[in-house]
Amino acid sequence: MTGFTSDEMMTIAAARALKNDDVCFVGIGAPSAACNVARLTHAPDITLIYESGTIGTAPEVLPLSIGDGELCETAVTTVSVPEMFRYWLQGGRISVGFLGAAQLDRFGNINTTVIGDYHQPKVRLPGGGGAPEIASSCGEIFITMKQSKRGLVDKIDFFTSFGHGEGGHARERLGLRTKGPTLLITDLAIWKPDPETKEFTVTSLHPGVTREAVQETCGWQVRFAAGLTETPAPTALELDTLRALKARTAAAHGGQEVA
Ligand SMILES: CC(=O)SCCNC(=O)CCNC(=O)[C@H](O)C(C)(C)COP(=O)(O)OP(=O)(O)OC[C@H]1O[C@@H](n2cnc3c(N)ncnc32)[C@H](O)[C@@H]1OP(=O)(O)O
Ligand SMILES: O=C(O)/C=C/CC(=O)O
Repeated sequence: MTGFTSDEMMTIAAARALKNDDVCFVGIGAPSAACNVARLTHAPDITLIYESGTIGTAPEVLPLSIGDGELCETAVTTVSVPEMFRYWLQGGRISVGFLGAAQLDRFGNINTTVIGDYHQPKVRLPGGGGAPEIASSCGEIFITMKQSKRGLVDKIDFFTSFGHGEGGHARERLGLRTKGPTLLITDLAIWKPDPETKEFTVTSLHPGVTREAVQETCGWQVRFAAGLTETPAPTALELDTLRALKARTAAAHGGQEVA
C-alpha cells in the first residue's frame, strides 16, 4: 500500500461500514477510532454510545477508556450503566455494536478473556466487560482487528462473546433474535459471513493485498467470495480526518497512543 498504512486502511474501511442513522455501541480500542472517523466524515448524525452511559457523544479526542470525561462532556446525555444495559441495549434500541477481539474464529466468536488454559493462562486479556451483552443485543455486530495467526484462529481459547457459534442457525437455536456478526474488517480485507454457513468469507481485498497474504495471517482455510472486489483506497478527506484525530488525541494525552 502506498500513501497510507494498513492500519489506516483498516480504520477507514471500518468507518465506512457505519451509516448516518446508525445508533452504534462503540467497543473500546480499535472500534473507537473507526466510529469517530465515521462521525467526522460521512455520518455526522450517527449516535455513538459508550458503555459508561454516554449517548450521542462527540469526543474531540479518542477516549482513554469508557470512563474518560471527554465522553460525558460531549454527550447529548449520560444515563446510568444499568439503564444503558437494561433499557437501551437489551431493549433493542441499538442498531450496531462495534467490537475488537484478541482471538476470533471463522464464525465470529470472540475471545477477549484469556490465552491458554483459563486457570493457568499464557496471557490474561482485558475480559468481556459489556461485550457479551453487546454481541447478543445489538441489531448486528461489526468486528475490527488486525490479522495474525494468533488472532484469527481455528478454535478460540475462551468464548467471551458469542458470534455464530458452530455456524448455521446456532443463534436462532439459542433464542437470539439479533443478526450477530455481519462484518469483519481487518488490516488486509473485508469479510462477510456466508449466508448459510455463517463462515466469514473475504469479499474485498485492500489495495495491494494478495490472497496469499490473507491466508498467511489466518489460522483457518480462507474462503474468497466469487465476486471478490478491491476496497477503495482512503480518500484525502478520510486520511486527513483520521490523522488529525490521532494527532489531537496524542497531544491531549501527552503523546500516549490510543488505539
Ligand atoms: C464495550 C467494550 O469494549 S467491552 C470491553 C471488552 N474488551 C474488548 O472488547 C477488548 C477488545 N480488544 C482486544 O481484545 C485487543 O486485542 C487487546 C485489548 C487485548 C489488545 O489490543 P492492542 O493493544 O491493540 O493489541 P496488541 O495486538 O498490540 O496486543 C497487546 C498484547 O496483548 C496480548 N495479546 C493480544 N492478542 C493476543 C493473542 N491473540 N494471543 C496472545 N496474546 C495476545 C499480547 O501480550 C500483546 O503483546 P505482544 O504483541 O507484545 O505479544
Ligand atoms: O468494562 C467494560 O465493559 C469495558 C471497559 C473498557 C474501558 O474501561 O474502557
